Amino acid sequence: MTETGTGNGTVTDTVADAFIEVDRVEKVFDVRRRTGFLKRERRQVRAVDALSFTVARGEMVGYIGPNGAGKSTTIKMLTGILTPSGGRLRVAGIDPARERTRLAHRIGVVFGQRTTLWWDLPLIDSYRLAHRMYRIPDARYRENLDRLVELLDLGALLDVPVRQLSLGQRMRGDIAAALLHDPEVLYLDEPTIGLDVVSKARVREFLRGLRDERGTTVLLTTHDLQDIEQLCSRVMVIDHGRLMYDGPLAGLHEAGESERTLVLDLERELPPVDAPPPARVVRVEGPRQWLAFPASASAAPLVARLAAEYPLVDLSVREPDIEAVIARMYEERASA
Ligand SMILES: Nc1ncnc2c1ncn2[C@@H]1O[C@H](COP(=O)(O)OP(=O)(O)OP(=O)(O)O)[C@@H](O)[C@H]1O
Repeated sequence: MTETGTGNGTVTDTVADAFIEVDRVEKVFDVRRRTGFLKRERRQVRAVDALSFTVARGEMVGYIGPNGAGKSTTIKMLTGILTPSGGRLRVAGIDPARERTRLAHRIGVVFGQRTTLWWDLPLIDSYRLAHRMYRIPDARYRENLDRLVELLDLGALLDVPVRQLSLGQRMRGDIAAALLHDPEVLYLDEPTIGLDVVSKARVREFLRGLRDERGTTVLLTTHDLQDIEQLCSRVMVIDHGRLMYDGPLAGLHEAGESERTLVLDLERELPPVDAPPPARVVRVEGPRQWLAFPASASAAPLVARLAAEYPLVDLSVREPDIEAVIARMYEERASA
């Protein structure tokens, strides 16, 4: 998976291409909890447990898992904010915890739920600050700023204080801030959370361009499986700090036998539609019907058949949520 065809494809090439290397990494937090007057209990939380993976240069990988699975802890270790309790970690050959500042020049980070922008200042001021902080050469700064402003449509927003931006505008602003210094790696933590459909599409389109045109290595954490579907050919699932799955999204759906939902709005109330198995009607409410079908299958033939036989007014396809996919994966394993 990490071989991208440099040289003659020897083992050495493969390792050199592993831009992010995580080898049996652990993170244990010491937690102290008050259990009574003057009484405290010490407990250890193993947030990341014997975690190993590599990401090749230019790969865009989805990193998913339920709440508390260890995703943020991993990203914090990859940026050098947290030091691992054990194991080995390298990003671009750098040990993040030891050389955090040197690494900072090569990585960009976007946290969907928090902004790195200056709240009360116009957007452009945060960029000017990044220009100085990262010591970006003037010509490169101008060139990158112009390109990002155009691609992310920020022109009209540069003089607006960040607190006045909508969530989608702020997110685009944050993405630009993370990319001004041309990082080779970008960590994105929930970049589409809370965004409307149009803003989501815009952010995804931009990220696709980043992957295709600039070859930036991206680790993407998200609860939205459509982010993964549209951007990543590979997905890693973490739970309880351990890697549960590493492969294509379709494989994850197969492993979890997950299902998508087709929501049909019919012209009028009708008995449950006759869907070709394994698709089946799971709910009927007035003229609206919900059908479940395997997530690894295309919706197109099912939609075409139903559209030919029934008076459809509207339809939409809903992705399974990550928690459900992972829960099914566990059930499968337990019963195997
Ligand atoms: N600083 C800390 N001190 C103690 N425990 C922590 C700390 N940071 C994280 N944890 C614990 O480690 C585990 C993993 O947390 P982490 O934030 O990495 O999960 P996550 O997958 O990013 O979750 P979410 O999707 O909710 O952001 C959780 O049990 C969490 O409570």
